Amino acid sequence: MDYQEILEEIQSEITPFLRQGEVATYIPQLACVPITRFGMAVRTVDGRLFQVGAAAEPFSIQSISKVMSLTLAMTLVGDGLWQRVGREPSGTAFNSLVQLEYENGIPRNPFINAGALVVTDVILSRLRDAKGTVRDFVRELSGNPAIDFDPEVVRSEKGHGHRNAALAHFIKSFGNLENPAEEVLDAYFHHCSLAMSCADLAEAFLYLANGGFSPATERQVTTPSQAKYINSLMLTCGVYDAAGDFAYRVGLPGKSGVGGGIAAVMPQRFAVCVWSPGLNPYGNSLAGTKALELFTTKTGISIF
Ligand SMILES: NC(=O)CC[C@H](N)C(=O)O
Repeated sequence: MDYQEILEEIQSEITPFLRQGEVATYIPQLACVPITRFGMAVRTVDGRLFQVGAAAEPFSIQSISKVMSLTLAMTLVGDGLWQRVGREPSGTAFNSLVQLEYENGIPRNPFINAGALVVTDVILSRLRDAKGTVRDFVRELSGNPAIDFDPEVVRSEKGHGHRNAALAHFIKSFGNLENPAEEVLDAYFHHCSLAMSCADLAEAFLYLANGGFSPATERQVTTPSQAKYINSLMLTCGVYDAAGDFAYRVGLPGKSGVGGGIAAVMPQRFAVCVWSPGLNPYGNSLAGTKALELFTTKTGISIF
């Protein structure tokens, strides 16, 4: 069976799972998306694109943007980044505050909110326009110049972002933010609000399947080692405290967002993105995780 047939099988088998999750409501704008939306796209290293369902429909990428922010921060400051953020799974929710106090404001990893706020601060200190640079970076990586922030989502996050504000100020109190907390939050919310489709994200993530070389940009975005580092971090930290279950079932490094997207990577082979807005209790797409599990099971391809 080729990838297209497999995607079509998954689309028909996924229906019972679509309503089992819950759409994120703590960012009210995300709750407006119908729970039955489903799309999936696979982009291969050898240049093929397969898609099914709403794979061309833009959605809020939310924490998937943490991969792009981390990539930029790694290329800007290299290993210095690890003075300010760790590389261990947190075992706590993506927006948890508990570890920060006894770990002195050093977030466990770059993919929980606390870690992404520090990464955003690193970018802000080094770029004249951090928001615009991240947006231009994803436009370039996906080959889609129409990608933009969703101002409604930014407003919705700002209006309800008390927990993120608490995290930013708490980190600042330990001296681990260089910029004002409000500026870091503004950039962070913008990055989360980027609207992209599964096809955009599968294309954008291809450099991670390809030793750091992005076909859309025809350039080496990261070194092969940096691509390995980012994939390793996605495997251990990309879906928060569901990392063990996700690795067991899917067997690929991946990054989720509360908009219901999950982007995952099979090194040397493909990048895949799935979107279904209903979330499991860990904040990862419930049907999206199932669809990825079906994909690696049906193809027999995973990193394990
Ligand atoms: N897991 C996520 O996608 C979280 C991102 C969301 N913008 C937040 O800060 O809470």
